[in-house]
Amino acid sequence: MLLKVTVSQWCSIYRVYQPRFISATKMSLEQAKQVAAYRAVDEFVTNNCVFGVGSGSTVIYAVQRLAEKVETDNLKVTCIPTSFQAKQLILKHNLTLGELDTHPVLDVTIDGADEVDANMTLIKGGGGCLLQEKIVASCSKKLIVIADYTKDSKKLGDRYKKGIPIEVIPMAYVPIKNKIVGLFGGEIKLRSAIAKAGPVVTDNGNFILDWLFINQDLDWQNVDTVIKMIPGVVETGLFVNMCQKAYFGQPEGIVNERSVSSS
Ligand SMILES: O=C(CO)[C@H](O)[C@H](O)COP(=O)(O)O
Repeated sequence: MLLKVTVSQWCSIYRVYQPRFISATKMSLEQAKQVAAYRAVDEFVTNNCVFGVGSGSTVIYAVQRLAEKVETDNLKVTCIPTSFQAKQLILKHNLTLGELDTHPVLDVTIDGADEVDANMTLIKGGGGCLLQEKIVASCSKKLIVIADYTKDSKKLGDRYKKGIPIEVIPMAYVPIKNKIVGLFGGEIKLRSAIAKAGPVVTDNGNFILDWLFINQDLDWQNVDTVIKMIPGVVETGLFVNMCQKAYFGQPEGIVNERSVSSS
């Protein structure tokens, strides 16, 4: 028997099932973040370690796991935040808060990323915390990335379509924008705030430019160096040769690992 479904019936089916599909997808994305975060914390947190706490939604799971381990295994861990959000997470979980003044060398930092390419070059700063994240990562013996499967790519720009974040001094954002486009092409947008009129202002009082690059085959180390030479640029969200290992949570709950040597 041929089942005839009219357009309006299809619309009704779509209306009923589409939200369920979206919520299942969201669920598996959150699960993917959680399994990656738990795995990394279990592997890298040790007693008496100095631990860098990254920023973003995946890091929330890492801090939850860290708090559990500190409690159950009676560990002493000093946490160095990479943002206002990270500091609040540390305090909320009653973890020991440290700072770079007293702990200038960290054993490990666990952080999220917006994209990780085949060479383990990262785009970071989707959440606007790239400056402190890069400072803390640069003081860490190891930078470990935790991410869901959507961040795993071959070339930068394959997966993350919002561009490379660049933190800049507000008075210089227009000339910086013109110089970067003149040097490397593409398009640059001043990041706008969502719950405030005007631009996003970072934890450090700066603006964020999102550079929508076109050429995916640039030498990212060179790009990073050249952009940072422009007066008024504070930091870029390109993390080149900084990350040793990445954990990508998969929708079915397993974790894929990639390290510098295996990439
Ligand atoms: O760089 C970051 C914030 O500046 C985050 O680590 C990055 O945006 C990933 O965040 P999420 O875990 O929410 O996907």
